[in-house]
Amino acid sequence: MAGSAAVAAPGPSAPRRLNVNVGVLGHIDSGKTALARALSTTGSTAAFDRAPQSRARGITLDLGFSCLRAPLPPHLGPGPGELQLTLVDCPGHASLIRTIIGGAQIIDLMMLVIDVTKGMQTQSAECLVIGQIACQKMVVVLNKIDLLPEGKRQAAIEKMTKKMQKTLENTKFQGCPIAAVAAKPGGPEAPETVNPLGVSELIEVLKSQAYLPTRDPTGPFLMAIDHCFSIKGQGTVMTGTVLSGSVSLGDNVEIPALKVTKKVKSMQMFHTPVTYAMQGDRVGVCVTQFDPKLLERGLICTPESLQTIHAAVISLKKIQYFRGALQTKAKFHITVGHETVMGRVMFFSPAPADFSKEPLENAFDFEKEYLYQEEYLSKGSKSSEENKENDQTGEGQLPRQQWALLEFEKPVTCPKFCLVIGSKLDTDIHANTCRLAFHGVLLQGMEDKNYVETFLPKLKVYKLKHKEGQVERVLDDYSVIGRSLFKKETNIQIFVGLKVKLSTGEDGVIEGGFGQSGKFKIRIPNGLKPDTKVFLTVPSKKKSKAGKGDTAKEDESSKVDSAQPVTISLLFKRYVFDTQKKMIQS
Ligand SMILES: Nc1nc2c(ncn2[C@@H]2O[C@H](COP(=O)(O)OP(=O)(O)OP(=O)(O)O)[C@@H](O)[C@H]2O)c(=O)[nH]1
Ligand SMILES: [Mg+2]
Repeated sequence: MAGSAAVAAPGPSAPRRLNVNVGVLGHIDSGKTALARALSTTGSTAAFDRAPQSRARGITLDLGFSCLRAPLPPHLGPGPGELQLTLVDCPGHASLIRTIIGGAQIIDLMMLVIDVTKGMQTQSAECLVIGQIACQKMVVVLNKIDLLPEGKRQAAIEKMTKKMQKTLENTKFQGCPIAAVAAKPGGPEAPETVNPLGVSELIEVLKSQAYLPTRDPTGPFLMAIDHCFSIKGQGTVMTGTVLSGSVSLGDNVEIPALKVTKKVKSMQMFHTPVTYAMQGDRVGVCVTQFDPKLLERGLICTPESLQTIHAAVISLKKIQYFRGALQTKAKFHITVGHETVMGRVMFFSPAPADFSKEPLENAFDFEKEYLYQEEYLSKGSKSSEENKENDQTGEGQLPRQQWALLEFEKPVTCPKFCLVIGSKLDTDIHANTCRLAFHGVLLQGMEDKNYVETFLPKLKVYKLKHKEGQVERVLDDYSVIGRSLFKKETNIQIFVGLKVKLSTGEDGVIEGGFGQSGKFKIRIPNGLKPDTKVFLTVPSKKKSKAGKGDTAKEDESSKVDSAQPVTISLLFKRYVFDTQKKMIQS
């Protein structure tokens, strides 16, 4: 059966049938629901009356789900058959963006609905961003063309089409089809008898854009449920889209949100019993003894194939339209697969030696070391400017891959390698700004609640620490006294044995504290250079008193005495998750 790929073929004589999920996305009030309605009525009455099956209702006509059917277009395979376009009408309101992100992940083809009198609006832009992350193909629909004065209509449509083409120029949807319609001419008050404009033409565009979505029966079964209801004498039917793997009659499936497992009693596709369904199929799965009220939307899967995690390592990219900086320790709304929770982030980049390495997809190398970042490095970010200064090549290059550690406020249940989107949903929804901040792939989930102790120490992210102080005076040819490197209260003992470098070139080793004010003794194993000694040994009566008395005064006097102070620099790295806070030098 697996060979039947995208097409449900219950018997050798049955027609080929293909389902394609079409998302309807756009700004609030752009007319998405009106369009979905116009498409499904046009689709099932006027245009496709000839095919008797097209009259049959789809397995789901849930709130946001409706469908239209058409003869299978020739580019989707030989012979007669049927194409079902399942319309997934997403909400437009800004507060429902999580639902939109969830919806976008089951979509094969996205329609971006634009009010032709308004053009791109804030949520149209957000939908475009989500589409670029989650969808392969797009059609732009300019709606409400009836509101354009008839004489100038064509010119106005052309102008908006050009504008949209320009907007899409730098996106993966460059050159995508743009159709103009009026889904509900006259608006809400118009009688139901008024026919929509341009909808038949739009259906042709959708047919031409329909493609065979990725179909892979391997791996664990995962399905997004959009509707759940009971049928008397049968059981409970859950309908939805198979996101990965396959399912057969008699298989056990788990409802992870409820932690229950049920056996698949029967299945239907296109209103026809089937024994098997795979990735991309829309199917109704019937189980017994399950109260449909317990599940409205959600996931079902192969038992124990999902992980419930408290933290994760992801590989990520900043969303270019997000205006703010991405700062370590900041909180974001994080959508992991199909769930959204609050979480805190910590960004890190490759260690300098691995800076231009090929990015690793779907894997994270725990053997490698990584550099902690205060913020995600992007063009113009503060730390990337600093990088530029320290960068020997002087080019200020950005790394090819960056990662984040996410720590969730509540555990989330998700598949491996799922999509992750970070957003700032608390941003004022009236502010004209993109709330989506980053997107990425989950590489490693942490299922242990005590991951801070059990897991994080394996993550070798380090901070480079640089401390600077000054040489106060020479003790003898092989030792000097330093100051201003530590605070008075610092326990200098833990720094003993660390290597330092003087600005005059000598290498030294911290030997221990000296006096009470944070001063310390440095041994210079190869001895001070004669020049340095001359430089530092400025005859001064005050200086001989050093180590006693008022420090402030001392500082002043040494400034007066040595024209050019000799600085001491201490460089070490410290692993962020090392509980012992060891200081490491190369
Ligand atoms: N004049 C005119 N009005 C339209 C057209 N399509 C939709 N409308 C009106 O626009 C308003 C919004 O339409 P909906 O279909 O509810 O918009 P929506 O995008 O689904 O809205 P949300 O789901 O809330 O984001 C309604 O009052 C519709 O009657 C059209 O082609 N022309
Ligand atoms: Mg709507």
